[in-house]
Amino acid sequence: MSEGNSAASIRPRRSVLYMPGSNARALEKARTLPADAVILDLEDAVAPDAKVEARDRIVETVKAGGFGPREVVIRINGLDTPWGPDDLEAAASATPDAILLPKVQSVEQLVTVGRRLKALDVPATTRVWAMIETPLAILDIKAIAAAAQDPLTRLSVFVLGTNDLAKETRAALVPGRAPMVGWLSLVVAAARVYGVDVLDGVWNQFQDLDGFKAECAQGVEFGMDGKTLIHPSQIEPCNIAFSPPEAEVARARAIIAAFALPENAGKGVITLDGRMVELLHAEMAKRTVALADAIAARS
Ligand SMILES: CC(C)(COP(=O)(O)OP(=O)(O)OC[C@H]1O[C@@H](n2cnc3c(N)ncnc32)[C@H](O)[C@@H]1OP(=O)(O)O)[C@@H](O)C(=O)NCCC(=O)NCCSC(=O)C[C@H](O)C(=O)O
Ligand SMILES: [Mg+2]
Repeated sequence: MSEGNSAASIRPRRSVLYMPGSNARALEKARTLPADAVILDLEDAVAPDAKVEARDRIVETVKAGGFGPREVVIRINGLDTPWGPDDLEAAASATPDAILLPKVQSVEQLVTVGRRLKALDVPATTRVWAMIETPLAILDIKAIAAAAQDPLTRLSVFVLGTNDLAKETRAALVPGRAPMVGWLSLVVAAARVYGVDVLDGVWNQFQDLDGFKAECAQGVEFGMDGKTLIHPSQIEPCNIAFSPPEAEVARARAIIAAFALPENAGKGVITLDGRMVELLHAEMAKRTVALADAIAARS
């Protein structure tokens, strides 16, 4: 298992903001915005002519540090593009928290990157995140998720690329995402088996905050860990949506306390406020409390 899921090592990844590597003004904000993580992008947000300059700017930005508790991730171009191999080398030299690989659809791609990072002697603290955004990735998601068991791959997070999924499948991107529901929940299921975190795709209509909030709520219902974002105005509502509500945290603390009572020692099921509570609920409660504590520790 990778570190993605356990209550002991929980890391909030509620809000994860893309910033185009070609936009110096946006990159400047990476150290101050209240996002849990930032993705400095070399792929889709950067025009071909601007890729090399953006790469240099991103490496310089990451090496300069000063991001506080934010995770810093570099999204490179695919290794099958003219920029990918140099992007990987440059990103590795900056030792970000993670390198995000676009259009991952085979275990082989992850192993190739893992070998390269090993050859470059990149510390194990630099993880690999994988974009899941092609039909083939959806069909092979179990095998791809299982690659997290091989430490060579460093795989720890899936990022859904719903724009590319829409492009590749011709499914419509509509409010409620009915055409994609099966794919999204399949990715969550595979990720959970192998301890990989899952981040939802972006909401393109960034001026429609009500629509955005509805999609955040849907991501929470799917069991996702957070959502990828394209605009700073999306950060606060996203943080709220993916933080456990106060009442849920209070209930979780009550469940943990109830199981700790001497009269409940050794019991697998108890009654709390008229409701059945089993040990599995206590486990869920521990995760909720750990996430709430980790969020509180950030602020
Ligand atoms: C969508 C945008 C092009 C809108 O830009 P703009 O019109 O300039 O926005 P604003 O005028 O409202 O900006 C206000 C201030 O906020 C800063 N800003 C804007 N966006 C960001 C950002 N992402 N990170 C940091 N700061 C940002 C502006 O600089 C303004 O600052 P100031 O000058 O001080 O007022 C733009 O938001 C944007 O480019 N967003 C990111 C787009 C992106 O990265 N796309 C690629 C990732 S999504 C993807 O690839 C999905 C996936 O692969 C899939 O397949 O689905
Ligand atoms: Mg994409």
